[in-house]
Amino acid sequence: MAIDFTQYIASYENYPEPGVLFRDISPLLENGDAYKAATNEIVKFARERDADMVVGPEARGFIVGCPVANELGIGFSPARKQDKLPGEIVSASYDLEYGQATLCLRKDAVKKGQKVLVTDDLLATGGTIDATIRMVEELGGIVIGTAFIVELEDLKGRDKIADYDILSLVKY
Ligand SMILES: O=P(O)(O)OC[C@H]1O[C@H](OP(=O)(O)OP(=O)(O)O)[C@H](O)[C@@H]1O
Ligand SMILES: Nc1ncnc2[nH]cnc12
Repeated sequence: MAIDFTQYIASYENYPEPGVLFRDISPLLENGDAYKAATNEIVKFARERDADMVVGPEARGFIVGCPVANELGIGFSPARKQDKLPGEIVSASYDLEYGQATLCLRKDAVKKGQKVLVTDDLLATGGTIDATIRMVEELGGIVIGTAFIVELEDLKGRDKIADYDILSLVKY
């Protein structure tokens, strides 16, 4: 029977600042069956699109992307926040629901023509995923889809990445 992932998402009003309703995936991660089921859904989505690489933004994009890449037997490259990655990098800046940030990706992370799945825990305004996609494409990767556990529909992140296939397991 399909799992209702909603029961594993915790909600906190006014966190981390007034006016934000924070959706926390921690309870899902803490439940082995739910985490595995969520991973399986994303693995299926990636398999159908023949992904051969996964990229996810720091920090929660790692939690979603790593088990998927591992299950598929393909690589995962972390898109890290500023000043965390040594060597040659590409970078992209973006606005958040709360704040502004820059992500970086190793120049060698993605090869030209590689089919990349981009993962994160949550799609809000879409700034984070859009910045990650821009870096993958700058390196010549082909983004075959994006996958999230949670999507906050009011924030319209989906519109920002309308050219890409999107999987989200829970919508608010
Ligand atoms: O769609 P957006 O408006 O860009 O928001 C979604 C992003 O915000 C959160 O990350 P955050 O920057 O808080 O970093 P963290 O994962 O390190 O907590 C979340 O994990 C997503 O990456
Ligand atoms: N409302 C929210 N809950 C959890 N993570 C977020 N990242 C951006 N907005 C968020």
